[in-house]
Amino acid sequence: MLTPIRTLRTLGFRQGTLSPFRQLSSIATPPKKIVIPQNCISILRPSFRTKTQLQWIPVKYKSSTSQSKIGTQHNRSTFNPKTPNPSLGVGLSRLIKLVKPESKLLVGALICLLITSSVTMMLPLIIGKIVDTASSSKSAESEEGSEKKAEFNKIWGFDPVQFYTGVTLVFLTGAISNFGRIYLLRSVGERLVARLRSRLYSKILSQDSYFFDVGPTKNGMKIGDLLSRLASDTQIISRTLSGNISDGARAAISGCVGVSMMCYVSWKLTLCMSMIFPPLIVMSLFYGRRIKQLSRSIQEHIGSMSKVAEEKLNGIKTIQSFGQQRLVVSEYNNEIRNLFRTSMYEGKLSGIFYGGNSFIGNMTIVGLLLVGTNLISKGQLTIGDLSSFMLYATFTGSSVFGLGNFYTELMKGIGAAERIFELSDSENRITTTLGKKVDSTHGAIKFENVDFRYPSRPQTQIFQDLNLTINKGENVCFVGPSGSGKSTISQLLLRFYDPINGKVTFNSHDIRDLNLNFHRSKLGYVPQDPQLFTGTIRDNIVFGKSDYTEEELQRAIELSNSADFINSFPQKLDTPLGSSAGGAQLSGGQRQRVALARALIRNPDILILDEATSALDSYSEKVVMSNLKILSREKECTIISIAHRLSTIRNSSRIIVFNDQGHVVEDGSFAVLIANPASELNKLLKSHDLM
Ligand SMILES: Nc1ncnc2c1ncn2[C@@H]1O[C@H](COP(=O)(O)OP(=O)(O)OP(=O)(O)O)[C@@H](O)[C@H]1O
Repeated sequence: MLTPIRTLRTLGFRQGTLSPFRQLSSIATPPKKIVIPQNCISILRPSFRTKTQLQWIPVKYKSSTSQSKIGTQHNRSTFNPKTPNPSLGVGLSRLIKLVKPESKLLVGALICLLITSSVTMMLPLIIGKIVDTASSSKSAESEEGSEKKAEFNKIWGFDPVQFYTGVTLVFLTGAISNFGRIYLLRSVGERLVARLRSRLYSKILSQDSYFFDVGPTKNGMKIGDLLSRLASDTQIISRTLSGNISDGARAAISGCVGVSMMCYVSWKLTLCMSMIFPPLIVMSLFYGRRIKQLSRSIQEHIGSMSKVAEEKLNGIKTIQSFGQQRLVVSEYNNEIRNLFRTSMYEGKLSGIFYGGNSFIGNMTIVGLLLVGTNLISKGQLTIGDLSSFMLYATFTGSSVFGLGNFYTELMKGIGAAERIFELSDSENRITTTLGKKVDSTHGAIKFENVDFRYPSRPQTQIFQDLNLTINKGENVCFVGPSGSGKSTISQLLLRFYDPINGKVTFNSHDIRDLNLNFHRSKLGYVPQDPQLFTGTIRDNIVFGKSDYTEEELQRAIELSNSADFINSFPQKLDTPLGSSAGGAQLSGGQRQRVALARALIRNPDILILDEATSALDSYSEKVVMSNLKILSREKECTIISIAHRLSTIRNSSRIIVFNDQGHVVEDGSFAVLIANPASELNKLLKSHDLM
């Protein structure tokens, strides 16, 4: 659903169903801006200074003053790339804010965790008491009578039956709390990931063309990368904020209780054990920092891999027709290799960290046993105390390792969150929901002194000082050589881009002041290569018009001359279609007619047809064109076509001819221009062999 994103926007697809990206945008901290020198166009690219560290650096181009102006204009206001290593505190606080709506569930889970941990931490003490009671009652058996023996059998002042019943009840409470902890944490994680994905998707759909063309990465944001952020980064964040926070809290609780209990049992042994903490903390800090960078790098590689896969799978038939499967697989393999190398590096680092940890842990246990047995021989410690201490030491040791693990997982989460924040922080240059909802835009359309260059190619001038008026109800056709800027006219009319200078007005309203969703809902746009979505023919035609009537549907089908081919299918309007990328299961001409019906059902004030009938046979095209003429007369619908074929051009009442510099070189009625052998229209048709 990301590929045909423009189709969605053109059809005024309301994002109302998707809640606005309130939370993520609300937590956006003021982005750090990059100072762009006058002669430098701020196309930003990631650079690998170290193997894993990403850096945004401005790329300098030799450019004229005006170019540098364009560069800064396009990029500065649209993207404010974050530095990849914002301070840990900022990253952490933003990450934690994500889980705020789930704070009640999280608190519930932490209470359950507290109970579970307390129960677990009682175990060593209970074991110690049982061991000491067993050994003291054995010695009492040989020395004292049966009354004394019963007294010795008491554990913590309780009869064995009372004691073991109490222990069972405590363990049962622990088990129930454990269930609560797991269930509540899962709930936190799933809610978080669902909310993040929905908001992120909504944010992506609201992005403008600048986002997809130029940033936040060098080549613009690619769909595969976005998909990986949606699927994988959100999952990592969810895991960090649910399971990992719980593990961290458990480790902290166990660690604190463990150390206190160890001090209570034997402060001398505790002192011995505390010597391992400083090296462990230093190792964890170093490892955590590296893991954060590596995690981000791994996510970047997964993004690139998804990007390559998505792009190539979209063009699978082209690849197969050129027999280039091996080349494409090797390109994908390169991405796999990059990911593999980084993951293996992470594996090596993890191996060293955990191997080192377990070595230190095992040596500590042996050391503690040596010191402990020494203390027993001096009568300063009982066997039960040593058993308890060793169990507490094991718990505490694993808690310290657990804290290290918590830290590294947290770093991974921050790494993934940075990629999500990169999206949430990108400011839209063109917003679709702000601005006036003006009903009276159906009037003359004017391009006033319009200068335009695409943001991804700011060196290439498309229009310079373009002035043009299209009157209400006119049927205008733009013609010109390929690349002269005809389709760019439609991009500006739909406000996918803003002119660099000058303005586009609809009935004297500057397009920049209009609510774009509302404005676009009054336009019908059929692009050169229309996108269809998975669903039935009916779903595709009524897309964006949920309140359609059967009469409107039939009229749209009739106007687009689609009735014959739709009725020839056994399931008629309910015939299932694939997405355009995966194979629409329709011919090119049928696809264009479905797209035309989709535009017409909205009863538009202005219809923009960008070579919308290029795949139709001449008979179908004639029928469609004469239907559109009727529509234009009846409703004063303004029709703006972009065409190469004479059959399409001759159906328009006014022809505007562009040269390859994007200048209007001729403007007049078809009859007058075609009658003049020296006209630019005739020259163009002759030179392109279109007559
Ligand atoms: N998104 C874009 N980013 C950068 N350059 C673009 C973009 N879209 C189009 N261009 C460039 O802008 C110029 C005008 O393109 P446009 O699509 O308006 O031409 P056109 O007259 O409609 O061509 P055709 O008749 O072949 O469809 C071309 O040089 C093209 O390469």
